[in-house]
Amino acid sequence: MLAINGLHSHYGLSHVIQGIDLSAAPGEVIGIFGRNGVGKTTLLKTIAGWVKPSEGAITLGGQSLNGLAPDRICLSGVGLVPEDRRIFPGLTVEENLQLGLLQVRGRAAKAERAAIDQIYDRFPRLGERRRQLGTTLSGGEQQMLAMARVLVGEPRLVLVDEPSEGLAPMIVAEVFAIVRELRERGCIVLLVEQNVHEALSVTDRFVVIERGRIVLSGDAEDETDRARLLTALAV
Ligand SMILES: Nc1ncnc2c1ncn2[C@@H]1O[C@H](COP(=O)(O)OP(=O)(O)OP(=O)(O)O)[C@@H](O)[C@H]1O
Repeated sequence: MLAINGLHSHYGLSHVIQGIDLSAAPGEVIGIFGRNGVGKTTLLKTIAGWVKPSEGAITLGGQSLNGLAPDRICLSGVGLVPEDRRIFPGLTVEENLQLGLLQVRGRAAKAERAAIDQIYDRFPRLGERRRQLGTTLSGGEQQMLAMARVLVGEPRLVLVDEPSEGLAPMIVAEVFAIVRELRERGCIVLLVEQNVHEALSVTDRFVVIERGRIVLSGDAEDETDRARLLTALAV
């Protein structure tokens, strides 16, 4: 269970996250929507520890993540797939995956080789390109690598920031298929996505953020809630 209560965070004097409450059960995918600059990325970064919360509580499975360094949060089973993907330059596909595993060493159940081979079974193109520099992959392949680098550590909570940005529809479908698989495995996924219609097909619930606060929340399956969402976003 993920529980976020009264969360605030700042960049210097700029108060970006202004009191967010959000909870999610294992196997739930929550869509996080809102216009540009409302704080969606900052919310994910605050959960992952990249931005320090200034107030509030974040717990995962009863364990407090508040104020922990990003590496400790990662060890607790939280994986962030950032918008810019952050493929490590100068490292091959396999080395990127090894680093993903290194971040959860001590928690990863499987031996390194088995964990990486399992990723290649799921992402054959990454297997074919294992010795290629990660930064030389296509945009879609880099998105897969960014997701695979998190999945290799078997996270309990995955934070995915605008995964479909700039990708062809076929790759977008693949990204959402991975989100569905995570849900089936009982992973919690927080999905920030501009592509609202596509995202709704994989989300259970959604929230809309405005100026760092949740202004609307609803059930992705509920027609009335969906209509409210589309009106709020004017899409
Ligand atoms: N490193 C930073 N330092 C200072 N201000 C920042 C920083 N990163 C983001 N901001 C500001 O914080 C606010 C929220 O940004 P954030 O990226 O979280 O929004 P977002 O909802 O994810 O938007 P987008 O869809 O454009 O990514 C914006 O006003 C942005 O300019």
